Amino acid sequence: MADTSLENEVKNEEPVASGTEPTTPSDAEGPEPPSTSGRADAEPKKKKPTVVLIVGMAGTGKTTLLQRLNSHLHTVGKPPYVVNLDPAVTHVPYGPNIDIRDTVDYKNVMKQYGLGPNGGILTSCNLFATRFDQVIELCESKTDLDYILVDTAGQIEIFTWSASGAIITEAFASSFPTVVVYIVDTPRCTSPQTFMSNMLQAVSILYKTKLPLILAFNKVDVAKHDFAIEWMEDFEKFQEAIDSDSSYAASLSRSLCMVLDEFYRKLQSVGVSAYTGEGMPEFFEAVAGGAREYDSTYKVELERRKANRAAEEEKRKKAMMDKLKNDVKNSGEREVPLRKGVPDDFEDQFVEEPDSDDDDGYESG
Ligand SMILES: Nc1nc2c(ncn2[C@@H]2O[C@H](COP(=O)(O)OP(=O)(O)OP(=O)(O)O)[C@@H](O)[C@H]2O)c(=O)[nH]1
Repeated sequence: MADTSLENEVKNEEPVASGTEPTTPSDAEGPEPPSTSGRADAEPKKKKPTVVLIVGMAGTGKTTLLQRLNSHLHTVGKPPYVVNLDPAVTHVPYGPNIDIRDTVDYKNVMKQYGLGPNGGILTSCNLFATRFDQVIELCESKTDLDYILVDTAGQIEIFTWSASGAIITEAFASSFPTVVVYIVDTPRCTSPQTFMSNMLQAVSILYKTKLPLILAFNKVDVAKHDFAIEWMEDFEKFQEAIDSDSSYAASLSRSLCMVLDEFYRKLQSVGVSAYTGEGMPEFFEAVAGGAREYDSTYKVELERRKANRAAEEEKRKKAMMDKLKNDVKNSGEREVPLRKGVPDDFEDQFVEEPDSDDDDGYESG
């Protein structure tokens, strides 16, 4: 059996990188507002870190970018909590605090269940998801944390379209402000059709998770992402780029670019380089924007669902009681008034009237 007990939590002790300290959006936002409870001894409300879920197609640079984000956050004095959810990764260049590989050995899982590599990764993620309540507890026990960075499996569909991916995403999103970052390999995206495939993948993730989504165009040290921004802002420019292609796929992409106009408006996009560190302040600005969007959308819906559940529970209890009362009535029995063991006036019989000159109300001796 795969050992799914969650015991290994490591301290993410990346050395602080040298260099100038860039400001982050949370710095710009200023200090936390003072407590409004009015009680001097009231416990300050615990700050909730933002979960940054990194997803993207194989080889887009998820792991390298996470390493860069980790190093940047150490530099600005906000060391994050890091979770690796890729069971098949051979080398993790950052020190994850929680690593799926400490809990499940994906090669053993493959052998044990007679699976291929993808089946092994999927089953490992499923086994790990059964322990995810403990991961959330660990994350919640951390104080003074601004970010939880989460790296996911190389095969994007294993995370975004599996039961375990949904469980893990929802577990994070019901406990913390959560933002999905979809990594795009910019140099591989300069062809309009590859760009469109990426956008379709991203749109499906946005509508499945219902969480704020940031498009991070990685590897801008090799190719700038200006062309992508232009295509997203002006669908005619995209159509011009694909004009010379008369294939069926190109004509599909032409039609889709108009439909996706609405989707693009819901997104924030940033250009980053995991190699050079370009775009880090903009990336965290987008994350802060995503966290605000989470508060005004996902969280509101979450609270509405909780309130609905409470109202439904009340309704269920009332229906049960009504049914019971009805049964009592139908069987000819009468409802009985509640009687206490001791009558209300029982004590009063033994209370003496205080003496008129004994004004403290106590008897002496
Ligand atoms: N030039 C350049 N190369 C990068 C950048 N980020 C990542 N790479 C390279 O892209 C390749 C893939 O990077 P990874 O970080 O392993 O990508 P990944 O998405 O985690 O890969 P899987 O988990 O296997 O899907 C590696 O060769 C990296 O060195 C970048 O910003 N610029």
